[in-house]
Amino acid sequence: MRLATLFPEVDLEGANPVVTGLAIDHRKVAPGTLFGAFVGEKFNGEDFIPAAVAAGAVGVVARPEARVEGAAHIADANPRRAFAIASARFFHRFPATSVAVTGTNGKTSTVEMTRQLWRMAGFHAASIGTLGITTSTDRATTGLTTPDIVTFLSNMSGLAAEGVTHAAFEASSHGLDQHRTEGLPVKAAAFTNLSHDHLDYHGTMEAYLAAKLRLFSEVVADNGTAVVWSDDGASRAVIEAAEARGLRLLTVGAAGETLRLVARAPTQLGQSLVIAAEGQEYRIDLPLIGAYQAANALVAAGLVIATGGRTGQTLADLARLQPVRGRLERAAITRSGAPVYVDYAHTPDAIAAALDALRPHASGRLILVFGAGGDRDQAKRPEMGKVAAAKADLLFITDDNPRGEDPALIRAAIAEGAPGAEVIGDRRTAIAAAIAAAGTDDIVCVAGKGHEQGQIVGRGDEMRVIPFDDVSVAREEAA
Ligand SMILES: CC(=O)N[C@H]1[C@@H](OP(=O)(O)OP(=O)(O)OC[C@H]2O[C@@H](n3ccc(=O)[nH]c3=O)[C@H](O)[C@@H]2O)O[C@H](CO)[C@@H](O)[C@@H]1O[C@H](C)C(=O)N[C@@H](C)C(=O)N[C@H](CCC(=O)O)C(=O)O
Ligand SMILES: Nc1ncnc2c1ncn2[C@@H]1O[C@H](COP(=O)(O)OP(=O)(O)OP(=O)(O)O)[C@@H](O)[C@H]1O
Ligand SMILES: N[C@H](CCC[C@H](N)C(=O)O)C(=O)O
Ligand SMILES: [Mg+2]
Repeated sequence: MRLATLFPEVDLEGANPVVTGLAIDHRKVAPGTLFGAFVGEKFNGEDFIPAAVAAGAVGVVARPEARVEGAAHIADANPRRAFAIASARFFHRFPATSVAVTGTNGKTSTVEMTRQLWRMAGFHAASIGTLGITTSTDRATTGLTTPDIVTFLSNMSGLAAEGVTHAAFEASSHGLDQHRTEGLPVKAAAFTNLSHDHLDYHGTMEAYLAAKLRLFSEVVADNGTAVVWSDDGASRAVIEAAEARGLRLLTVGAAGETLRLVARAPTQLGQSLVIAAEGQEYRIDLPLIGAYQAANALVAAGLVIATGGRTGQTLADLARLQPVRGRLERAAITRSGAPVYVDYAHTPDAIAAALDALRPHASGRLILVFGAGGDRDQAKRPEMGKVAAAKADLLFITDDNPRGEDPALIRAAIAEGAPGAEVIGDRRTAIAAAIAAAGTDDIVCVAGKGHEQGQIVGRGDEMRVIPFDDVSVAREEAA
């Protein structure tokens, strides 16, 4: 493809080389590559422009003040956005129906449920997010929730080539802030909730919300739809952004108008829901426990309806949802008969949601094993301790991806909010202790890692991933 095809509105001053590939990392540049040079958190990509050109870059998308010699300089004050648009032109073929989900918690669950519901409706569907790229036959991991723009769009284009017509993806706040998931037409965008996380990156809750609102004010297509969980403190701001943009609006939740959650009652293995929609009441047996899973299921149903699904059929299909990997996954039963659940709660709000989900199922105590990630938001740690202490009966604080930080300091920060907790650094030992403590009527919840397959220790060149899977460890220790 010619450079001018990627930038039809830019005067390239006669230069119109063939572009054979795209890269945002100079180490991935080959002859014919278009290089995106961005100012990042750790590096200034502009410093690598000479190396990229030496490796064969034919064009560089960078700020006007960057110096580019030996290749065309596509100057833009917002080079990440310009590069995203050009990348979408390069890959150009995408699933006809793509939707995005943002929110502090529930993105992975919602995209996965959306994929399942589309599949039940007979479509060739996929999801992209923390669990990787999932289709009905395959799963591949990408490392980040929202991969970089080149990986993201090339994967989307690859899915389209395989015949995928419907794709749901997670738009993390980092990804939105860095324009990592855009360019392709997004028919509908969903919001799940906003609570404390990632303040290390965004600084304030306002800036964090602003990053999420970009999905509605800029990323979703002009005639697109917003699907908004109605019962969150930030729902109003999202609805206002959607209205300001002139999007079609579907609201779901107890205060929702499109799918109104009228009643919810736990059953032994799930919950029964009453939903009011289009003037009718629907009763659904959702085979998943917890208010939070009902919320995600309704947002997913909203996305399916937003993209043409029939309301009655979509709601009926909720009864056939399969559990999402690592989200309140029942991993084992201890010798004394207590169930052990693995959940991905790694924010204060998620810990509350997971414990609230399990409480009605425990006639005895709720026992929680949890930690907090290193090189991530530090302010959330005591808050996680506090909510855990308020909602669980017995706490074990342990390690969860210490990365480049001293794990003892992370544990101590959590313990500030939970002075009564037992602190056991080694995660296996902590899980074993929780299991040993559990009586017949108790429930053990191992939170924070969900589907993850390793403990991330160290940073930079020292970084190692030590294999660790909460589900298998829980099974081994319960046996
Ligand atoms: C804070 C953050 O989001 N960082 C991500 C981001 O970094 P950045 O743009 O600030 O990049 P940088 O490392 O400063 O480098 C600047 C530029 O120079 C380039 N570069 C850099 C070094 C080099 O030798 N050559 C080179 O060309 C880089 O490719 C980049 O374009 O872009 C990089 C390239 O795509 C990512 O690897 C990196 O993810 C880091 C590893 C990370 O840990 N990100 C986490 C926080 C993250 O994004 N998490 C969210 C999940 C949130 C959630 O769901 O709750 C996610 O979407 O996964
Ligand atoms: N709607 C929700 N409301 C509150 N908590 C939730 C909700 N959905 C999920 N959670 C909690 O958050 C955890 C993570 O859920 P999920 O993986 O779906 O979220 P995510 O937004 O994709 O997270 P990440 O930002 O890490 O990608 C769950 O295990 C649960 O504890
Ligand atoms: N997407 C989240 C995942 C956190 C998972 C938890 N196990 C941790 O390492 O903190 C993040 O990158 O902040
Ligand atoms: Mg996720």
